[in-house]
Amino acid sequence: MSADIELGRQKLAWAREHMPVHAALRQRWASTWPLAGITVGVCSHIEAKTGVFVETLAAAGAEVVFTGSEPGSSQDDVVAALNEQDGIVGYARRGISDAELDELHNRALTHRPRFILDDAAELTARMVHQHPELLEGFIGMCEQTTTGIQRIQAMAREGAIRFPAYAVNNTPMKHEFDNIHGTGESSLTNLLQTTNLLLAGKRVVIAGYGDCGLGLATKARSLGARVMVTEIEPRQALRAHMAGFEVGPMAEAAAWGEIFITATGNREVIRGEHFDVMRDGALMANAGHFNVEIDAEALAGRAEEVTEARPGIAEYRTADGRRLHLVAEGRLVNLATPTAMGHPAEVMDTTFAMQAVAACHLVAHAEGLSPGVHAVPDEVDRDVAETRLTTLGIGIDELTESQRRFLESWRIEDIKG
Ligand SMILES: NC(=O)c1ccc[n+]([C@@H]2O[C@H](COP(=O)([O-])OP(=O)(O)OC[C@H]3O[C@@H](n4cnc5c(N)ncnc54)[C@H](O)[C@@H]3O)[C@@H](O)[C@H]2O)c1
Repeated sequence: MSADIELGRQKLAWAREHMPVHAALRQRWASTWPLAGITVGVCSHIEAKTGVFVETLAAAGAEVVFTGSEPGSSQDDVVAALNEQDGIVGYARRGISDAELDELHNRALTHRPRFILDDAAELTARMVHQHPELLEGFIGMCEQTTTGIQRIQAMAREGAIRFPAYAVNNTPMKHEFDNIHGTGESSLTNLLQTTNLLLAGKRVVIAGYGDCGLGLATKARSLGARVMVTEIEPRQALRAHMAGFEVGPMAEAAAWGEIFITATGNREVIRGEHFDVMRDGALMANAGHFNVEIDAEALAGRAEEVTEARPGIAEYRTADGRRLHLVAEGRLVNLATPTAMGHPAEVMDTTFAMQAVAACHLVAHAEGLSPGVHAVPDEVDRDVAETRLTTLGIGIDELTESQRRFLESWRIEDIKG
């Protein structure tokens, strides 16, 4: 069945209406075209908010080629509605195999992007590893995820990258809103929608207390769940403890929990030994980037029968008669469940704005930047924060001259005088 372009257009229109920072950027760039003449590759979950981001890059003068970052998270109607627009071409489909996704990435790279806006460094890693001929004339990249920055840093350690990269994920305007609020709210929303179950009173285990885990744990508690956190990092574990959560190893949490959500960016966080002690009916979902946090192979190895309990939920029946449930094959719960819609539009408005403004900044300053991973300059972060406040109609105070001098002083007479 062909994709419903009209539905794709409708989804884009709704997202556009709720992404005012992008509207402001399109207005700002209407006459300046900071990406004019540059082919920009976008790798992300191709749904309506990403569509508005892609449109905004095109409005900044770029020729945009997009592709999906994950086999289950793109929406065919939005892809079709984007592909009918000037200056935009893309390759993404929902529900494809990993091999088909590889093929779509390769097709996107045939357009020879000179700049990449990436998710988990998928397109950049493929280009560097499999198509090094494309590095000639390549300007740089921006990365929006924790996992992707780890990958780019690993590449840099091996001397594999010869271009500058901006770690957009690490900016306050990205991770303090997207990872905490976006992942926190949308993962729980999609989990509850997929299961049609109640969170209040449930025992919920959150694996990993980074930004995503903090958002998940805090929001699950606010809905009445009893939350236990697992960690491998002592300071993060202490933070979770001081925030009032139970903290313990997964071996303990596995027997305690009813719902498990992983958000570690690591692999096999819930594995064979943990499945063995889980209670009947336990439900597992993943909010981390890759579908390796819950060891689905080991789970399948313990199952006498695997059935679909509900759309998006697989039920594994173990030899001792327990039913263990895995949501969306362990892929991103906020993007890969049957009705998933990803982060709320307001969150992606600032996340993608950070990507877009950082891209323009990097393009303008590429010659002065050495190869490797760079922090996004603070002025870029402030710019997006100020634009967002303006769209919200919120004003803030400005430093007076005397306050500015006070903050910049260090001599006792200057401070007290
Ligand atoms: N679902 C989404 O939409 C979304 C959004 C943003 C980020 N992410 C992904 O979520 C993952 C986490 O992102 P983050 O920003 O919270 O990262 P983070 O680095 O801030 O936090 C990860 C935490 O997991 C802990 N950890 C690592 N291995 C562990 C293990 N075996 N057991 C328990 N804890 C472990 C780390 O110590 C760390 O505190 C990444 O893969 C990231 O790309 C997903």
